[in-house]
Amino acid sequence: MRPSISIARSVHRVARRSYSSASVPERKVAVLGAAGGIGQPLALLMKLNPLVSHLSLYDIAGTPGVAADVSHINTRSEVKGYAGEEQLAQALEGADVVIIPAGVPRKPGMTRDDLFNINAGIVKGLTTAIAKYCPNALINMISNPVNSTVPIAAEVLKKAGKYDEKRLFGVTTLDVVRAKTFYAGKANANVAEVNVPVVGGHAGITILPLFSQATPTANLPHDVIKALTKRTQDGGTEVVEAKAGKGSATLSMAYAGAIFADACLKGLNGVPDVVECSFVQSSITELPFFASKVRLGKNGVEEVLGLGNLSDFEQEGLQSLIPELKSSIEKGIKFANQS
Ligand SMILES: NC(=O)c1ccc[n+]([C@@H]2O[C@H](COP(=O)([O-])OP(=O)(O)OC[C@H]3O[C@@H](n4cnc5c(N)ncnc54)[C@H](O)[C@@H]3O)[C@@H](O)[C@H]2O)c1
Ligand SMILES: O=C(O)C[C@H](O)C(=O)O
Repeated sequence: MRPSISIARSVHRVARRSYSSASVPERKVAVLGAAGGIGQPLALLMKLNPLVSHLSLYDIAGTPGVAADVSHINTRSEVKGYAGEEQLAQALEGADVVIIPAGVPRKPGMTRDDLFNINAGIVKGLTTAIAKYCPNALINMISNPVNSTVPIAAEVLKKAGKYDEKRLFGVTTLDVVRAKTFYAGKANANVAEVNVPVVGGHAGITILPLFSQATPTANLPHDVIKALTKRTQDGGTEVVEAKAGKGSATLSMAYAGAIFADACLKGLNGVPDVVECSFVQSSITELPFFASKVRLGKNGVEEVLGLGNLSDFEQEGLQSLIPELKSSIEKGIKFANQS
């Protein structure tokens, strides 16, 4: 995996270069749920990304203010805000990448699956609109439970005759961001140089960090690896509890979402060897969707990479996560087909 972009580096790039359409293609990025806890900082980070020429900010309410605010930043992209369903078509038309952080977040004591009843309907509605107005866009699904919302989106797109498995991504980058941070702390490594693949899904034990493949290598004892694994799996809950009823991760998620969208844009623009972990249609396990390293290209997923060698502990983790992930995927598929 390539090292993550830093915000500071992006800002400097913007300041240093001028972007003619000849050197950097026009790219429209739409953020759905742009007035929310994730949406606002994500809008800011996408405004700082020089690969974006048009930034479309959509929410059911509140987006004119967010768009006016972000639009004053002197970077490349033109910003437009859209509020309410009647403006969704305009928000989506011509989008190359659609990022979806629309939906309710957890409160302490809830699982991500407890969000299903509300968020499944939101994701279904938004994906139906994507199928109609920008069927070729790469979809970056952030809304939870990702293990179910991605299969819902796939079914909606299939029903509309617009499904392309290369263009649908569950964003699991925050798990990678956390695994890198926690590992660097224990391995006494420079966090900017750390890489850790995280596979499986995005909830509890379905999040499987592969510390045996972490670089730089550190030969950490098993009890440390076990604790790092648990902390990565519980990272979302750690934030939910610390926020004590005021939502879940927003700032770190916006950072992670910006990294993943940047990788998608680079892939679309033909940059070689762009690899990130993501929850995608997959045949590397018995499950139809699975998070693993994915090579991104001009059409989205270029290659779903295999799991590599797993330690016995990781192999056990893989076996344990399969039933829960399977049932979350099936729940999403069932919802999309019965409602
Ligand atoms: N994938 C991940 O790693 C990850 C990480 C953090 C949070 N999340 C999830 O992201 C989602 C959003 O979290 P948040 O903290 O930003 O929540 P939030 O409540 O602060 O913001 C959600 C926004 O979505 C908007 N919204 C609701 N219905 C909509 C619709 N039909 N169309 C457009 N916008 C709509 C709301 O108006 C609100 O502005 C939650 O489901 C949360 O669990 C995922
Ligand atoms: O934990 C949550 O509910 C939000 C998100 O999925 C996270 O991992 O932070």
